Amino acid sequence: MAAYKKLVIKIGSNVLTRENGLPHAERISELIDEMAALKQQGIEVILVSSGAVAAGRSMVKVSDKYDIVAARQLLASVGQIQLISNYERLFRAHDITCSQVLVTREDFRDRLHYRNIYNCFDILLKHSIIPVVNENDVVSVTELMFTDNDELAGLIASMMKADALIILTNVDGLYTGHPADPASQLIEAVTPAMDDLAAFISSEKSNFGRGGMLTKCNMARKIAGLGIAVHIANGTKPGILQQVLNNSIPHTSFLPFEGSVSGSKRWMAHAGNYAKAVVHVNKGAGEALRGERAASLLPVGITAIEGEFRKKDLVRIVDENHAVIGVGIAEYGSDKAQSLLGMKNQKPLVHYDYLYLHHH
Ligand SMILES: Nc1ncnc2c1ncn2[C@@H]1O[C@H](COP(=O)(O)OP(=O)(O)O)[C@@H](O)[C@H]1O
Ligand SMILES: N[C@@H](CCC(=O)OP(=O)(O)O)C(=O)O
Repeated sequence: MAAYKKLVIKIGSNVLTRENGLPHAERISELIDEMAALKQQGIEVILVSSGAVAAGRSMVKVSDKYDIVAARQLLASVGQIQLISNYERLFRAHDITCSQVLVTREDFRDRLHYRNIYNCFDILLKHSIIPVVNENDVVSVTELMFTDNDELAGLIASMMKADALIILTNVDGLYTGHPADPASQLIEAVTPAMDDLAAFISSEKSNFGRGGMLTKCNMARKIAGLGIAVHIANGTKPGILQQVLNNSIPHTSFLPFEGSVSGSKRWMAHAGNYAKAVVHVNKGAGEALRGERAASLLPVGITAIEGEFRKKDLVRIVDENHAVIGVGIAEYGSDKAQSLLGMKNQKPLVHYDYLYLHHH
C-alpha cells in the first residue's frame, strides 16, 4: 500500500463536526497536518470534504417553517466559505496551496463536461495544489443531487485514476451488524465474492451524514471494480491516514478486482443517469453480456428500443425482466438500430469495449 502515488480522501460531515453540530477545529487541523505529511512524501492528494451544511448550521439558525431545500441552500452557502477558509488557512501554514472545486452531477453528464472537469483537476495537480471538492449544494437540488459525497469521491477517484480512495467516517469501517452492537465484527477485507453486504447494514445514518453505510459500500464495490482500492476508516482517530497506508489499523478495505479499465468505462460507470434510451434484450443476449467472456450487444438479441439516440450516445441495456444489465455507447443511431432489430449477422450496437456491466 505504501506505493500509492495518488489519493482521493473523502471526509464525512461527522468527522468534521462535533456532536453539537459545531465544527471540530482540532480534528480538522490534525487531518490537515496528516494530509500535508502525505503531500511531503510526494503523494498527490485530492480532498473531497463534506461539512458545508454542518458549518452553516453553526452560524445561522433557520426556522422549521422554511422549505428544507431552501434551508440547505442557505446553510451550504454560508457554511462552504467557512469550511474552505479554514482549509486555506490550515494548508497555508504548511506552505500548501489548496483550491476550491464545487460541482454538481450535471458537470459530468457527457464526455465533454467530464473532460472539462478532468482538465481542471489535472492542471491543479500539476501545480501541486490540493483541490478541495464538495458538491455545489447551493445550486444542486433534489434530482440534480449526487446521492452523497461518497458517490462524488468515487467518481473523482475513477476519473483521475487514483490509486486509492480513502473514506473517513465516524466508525472503524463496515461491521457485520450495527456498530454499536458488541456482537458486530469489523469486516477487514471485502472481496467480489461477498455478495450480500446489504444484509449487514442498518439504514441508520450518522447524525449529519446523507447517504449512509449502504451507499458507501455500493460505491466502494463499483470503484474496486474499476481497479481502485477503497479504504473505509475512522477519521475521528488521530494519525488515521498514515495508519491506513501502513495497514497498521483495523479498517475495511475493498480490494481492487480488475486491472486497468479504459477511460470510456470509467466514465460510463458513473454516467448511467444520462443514458438517452433503453435497449431491451432477450434472455440469451442477457446471459451472453453477463457471462464470463466479453460479449458485444448484437441486434439479434434486441427485442425493443425505447427512446432515440445517435451514434456515440449512452444507452441503458435491460434484460427481459427489466433489470439493468449495464450501459454502453451506441455504435450507430436508434433509426438504424430499429431497422436491424432481431436480425442476425449485423454489426454490434454496443461493442464490448464500450460496455459497462453493473455488478450485482
Ligand atoms: N453495518 C454497519 N457498519 C458500519 N456502519 C454502519 C452499519 N450500519 C449502519 N451504519 C452507520 O453508518 C454510519 C456512517 O455512514 P454516514 O452516516 O453516511 O457517514 P458519513 O457522514 O461519514 O458519510 C455510521 O455512523 C453507522 O451508524
Ligand atoms: N455537500 C454536503 C455533504 C453531503 C454528504 O454527502 O455528507 P456526508 O454523508 O457526511 O459525506 C455538505 O457539505 O454539507
